[in-house]
Amino acid sequence: MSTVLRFQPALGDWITHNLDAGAPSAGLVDAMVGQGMSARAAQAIVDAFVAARQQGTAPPLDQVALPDDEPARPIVPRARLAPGHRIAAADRVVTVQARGHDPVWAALGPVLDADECRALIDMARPRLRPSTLVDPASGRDVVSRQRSSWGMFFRPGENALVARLDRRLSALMNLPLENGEGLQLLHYPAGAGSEPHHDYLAPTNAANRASVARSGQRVSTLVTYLNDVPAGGQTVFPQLGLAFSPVQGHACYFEYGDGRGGVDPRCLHASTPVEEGEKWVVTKWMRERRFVSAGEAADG
Ligand SMILES: O=C(O)CCC(=O)C(=O)O
Ligand SMILES: [Fe+2]
Repeated sequence: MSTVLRFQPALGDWITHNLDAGAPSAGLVDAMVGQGMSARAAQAIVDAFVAARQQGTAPPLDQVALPDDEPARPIVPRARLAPGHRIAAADRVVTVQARGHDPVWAALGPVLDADECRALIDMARPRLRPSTLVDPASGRDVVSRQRSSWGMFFRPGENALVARLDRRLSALMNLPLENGEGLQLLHYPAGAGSEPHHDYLAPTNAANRASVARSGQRVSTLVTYLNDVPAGGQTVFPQLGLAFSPVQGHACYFEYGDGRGGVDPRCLHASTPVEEGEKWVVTKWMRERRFVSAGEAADG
């Protein structure tokens, strides 16, 4: 049994507009509840719009079916990543090739096209520096002995391509655009890799503690491969028995933060050494709240 739940077409336009802009569905439900709608009705309407996007069908015009007997689905599902085989991510539909639930991970089909991959590499090349790590004791940046790669950061939205990708990846990762750190680009020459590490910030030094105080903990990561690596260069998760192959435009996604400062150490990962060719990746890290860089905080 289900009852028909009617809504104003203008509400549908508002939902479509916000989903296009990369707003997370949970935020839309919250806003509708804030306007006085029941959580169950708001969730059912937003779910119908999200499902239509994933299935490539037209969204409902002014009504959805509200099941009578079943309890409403939880407002915030455990995985941030949307369900289904195909995820609408702003200007692109991304295919889920494989996924796991505990912890949440996914192998995602083309996230970037070949032109976007090449453009990112070209923009990054003159700005690459030896990768640094925050020294756990001093909190200072030190050239890594662990990670024999080269890296650079784009500022959030620093040009049209980066802004478009920031929006796409925020929609895909289902968190607000402002929670995203600037894209990090890494280049691994032949023989380079990275040692097992966690992406969340350990509170072992003042810089990490200050960063977490400003923006909350990191909660999820998307590593997108910018080129095909003929051999080696996989992203491996030793505790999960997982290895992602670097294929141009495809991505490795994983979640480890509960949104309240808690983190899941099982998401330990590494890059195996590049055996043939070279490896280029771009990484998006998401925070619990709006990302405020140390520089922005210092500028007041
Ligand atoms: O290069 C990879 O495969 C992993 C990159 C990574 O772990 C990171 O950027 O934190
Ligand atoms: Fe990492």
